[in-house]
Amino acid sequence: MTTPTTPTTPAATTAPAPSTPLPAATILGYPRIGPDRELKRAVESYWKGATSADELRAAAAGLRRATRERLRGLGLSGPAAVPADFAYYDQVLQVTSALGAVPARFAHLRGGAGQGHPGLGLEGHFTVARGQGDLAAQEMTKWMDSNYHYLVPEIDESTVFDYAPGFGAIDPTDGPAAQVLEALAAGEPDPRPVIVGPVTYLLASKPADGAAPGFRPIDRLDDLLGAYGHLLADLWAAGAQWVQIDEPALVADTWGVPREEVLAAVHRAYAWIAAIVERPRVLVTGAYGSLGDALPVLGATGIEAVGLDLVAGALPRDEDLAALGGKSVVAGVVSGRNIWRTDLEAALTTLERLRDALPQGAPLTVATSTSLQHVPHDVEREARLDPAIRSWLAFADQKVGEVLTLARGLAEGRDAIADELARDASLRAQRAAHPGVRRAEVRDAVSAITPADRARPPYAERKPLQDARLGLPLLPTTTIGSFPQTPEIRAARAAHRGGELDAAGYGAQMRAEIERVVRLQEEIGLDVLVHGEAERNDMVQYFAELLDGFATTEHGWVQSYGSRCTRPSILWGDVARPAPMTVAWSSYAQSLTDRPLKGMLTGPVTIMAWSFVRDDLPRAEVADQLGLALRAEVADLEAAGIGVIQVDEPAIRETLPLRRADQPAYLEWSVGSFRLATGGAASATQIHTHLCYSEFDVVIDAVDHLDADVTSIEASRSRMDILPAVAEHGFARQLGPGVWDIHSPRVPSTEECAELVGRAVDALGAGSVWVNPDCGLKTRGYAETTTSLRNLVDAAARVRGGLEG
Ligand code: MET
Ligand SMILES: [Zn+2]
Repeated sequence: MTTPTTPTTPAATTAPAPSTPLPAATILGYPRIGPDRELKRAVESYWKGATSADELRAAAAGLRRATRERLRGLGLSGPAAVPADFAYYDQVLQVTSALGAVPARFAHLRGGAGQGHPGLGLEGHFTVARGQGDLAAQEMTKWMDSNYHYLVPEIDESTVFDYAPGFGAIDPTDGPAAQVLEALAAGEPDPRPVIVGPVTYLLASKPADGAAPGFRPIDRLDDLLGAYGHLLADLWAAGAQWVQIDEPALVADTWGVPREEVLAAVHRAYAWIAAIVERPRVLVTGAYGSLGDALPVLGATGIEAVGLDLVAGALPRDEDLAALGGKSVVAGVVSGRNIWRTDLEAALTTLERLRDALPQGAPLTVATSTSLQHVPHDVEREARLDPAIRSWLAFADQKVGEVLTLARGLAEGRDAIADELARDASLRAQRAAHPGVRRAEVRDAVSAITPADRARPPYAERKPLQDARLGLPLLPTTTIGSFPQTPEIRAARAAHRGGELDAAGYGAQMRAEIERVVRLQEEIGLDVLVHGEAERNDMVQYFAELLDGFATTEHGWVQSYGSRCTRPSILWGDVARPAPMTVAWSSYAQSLTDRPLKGMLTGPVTIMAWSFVRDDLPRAEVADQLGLALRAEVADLEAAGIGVIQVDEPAIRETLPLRRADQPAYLEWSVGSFRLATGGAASATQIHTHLCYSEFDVVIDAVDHLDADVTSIEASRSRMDILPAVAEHGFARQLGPGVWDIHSPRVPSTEECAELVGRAVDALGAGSVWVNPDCGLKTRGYAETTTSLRNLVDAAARVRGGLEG
């Protein structure tokens, strides 16, 4: 382990010269992707080689200009009101790239931006994000409990943290300091750069492959601070009066570093940063929850402002607020996570309570709880949305308006915003009274749920019945559900949606596709077949479109990772299933084959995690409504003769609360809703579930409690590392650890698959193991799919032969 060295930037004890205060209203960040996904198009066209780096830079500069103008136009004014938070790909990669902090396999990319510059340059930046040949991309993982994925830094004892002042780091034109210069040159009086903070950066990192056992990224804090010091000095030199340093990691206690050490790191980092002479004033934000005991630690340092998430987090204790002294407080009362109008009355009350608890005259800024990167741009564009529903919503631009309204109300009193308060109250009342929001039959059905509805007979009773019915071999083979989505399928769906292809024509085309997929699986020799999910645009939206209580948008895109965007559905009302959703496709597929055909559903927790969920009903209750709708679908599938049904829950882990204390209650209702969906299935019906990650040890108990007969998980990249832990836990039912990494176009050989199957058999016993890919195949092509599945089936046969012979 390295001994931390003392940070190298000259530090002094004087705070920066007095400068401008924070404005009365701001936002912590704005969507970067563009109202029409302009950034996605520009970046992807550059990747394809269709446009040059200069064209990409020009497109990015255009987006930044449009954002600044939009935010000013909406009324954000005063110094430091407009954030400069652009990133081509990801805000964490932004830091990695600026500091050249790449793992050894990418070391050659350092200096790619020009002579003497440690940063990566544009090309290197994307290489780290996307990989190149045998050089694997940095791993992605969910940012806090959101649906946004960041690129996980890989840190070891020798990771370089370097920052050359005078450059914008990624590239002379795009780094944080360059964004400041650009904004100033464009007439923006006081741009506020936004960067991920050093403590969060390290907590969100993982040890690089070559790190010594026991090495922890947080142990490199002092070295990292040195580089941040240079970065802050550069921002100052560029003319930034304020910098926003995001430290969301402080709201979670699940990082595997003891909390005392996290707090010590916070103190060390911000006492040190505060002591830098030439730096902008520092706003440290703690979004996605409460800062809790980190707040007094920040309060005791010389930083100038703290940002509180008062939507996901609670108001801090009075004594912690009093102890902030004269620091500015940025109060996040408008949610950056959901798309509902803010309850202005409630938010104003929170703001007033906060003001009362702060020292007299302490500056208070009204803000969003997080960056608005999690919400779409502008609800006004949703012309096809039911106007009633639209009136309840606020996307990013509307949220800017809410922040401004609240700031005015706080400064001038309630009367000054009486009209807005009245309008909000009236919309709120209309929403509550809307017939779809509260449906008596749905509420009654949820109240009538009994514990017995969530329980199937014991597995020991179910297993022989399923074995007898299905007659599967040892090590049965299957897939996770989707087959490649070909251009023809997408074109048919688009034509159907656009009205050029009628329902009959569309149905015929989908059935032809299903038949092709079934025949292919038979020919390859898989044991449990699927229909291939050709008709599904998306595993959540498909159900959202067929269930009551959901709305979908036309332009509601949000960045998921890099250039990838999703368009979450809006779950606004009580959920009901007007008609079967999957039965026709599944039973058609089953009619084509004698082999068992697996019906495919998406589970309640995943539907919620990948939608914008109503804020007027506890999530547990929403989950049960979904559970009941899916339960009816399960019953209809069974009635249609489907004997194997998979209910996917890949998101059960990503919405796990950030604080340990909140996790048991979440797991209770999330698992409960899955069991409600599946609890009515006959003993002879085999219930599968699927989770997309291998490190499911944190939720292994919960997964066990799902009580599925078969669980498939991702395991190929980790080479089945998880299995000993699974075996030790005593996971009692069948498991399908993936043997093919479907995230890459690489075809696994029979030997490779067989070795992984062998490991699984060693760990779990042959009777418990299924052989399947890591996840669905919709993003793969047919060539690699066919070969890989053949190899997978051969591997199962080989291991089976070895066991039987
Ligand atoms: C993200 S998990 C995907 C599961 C789905 N059944 C599929 O195969 O695509
Ligand atoms: Zn998956």
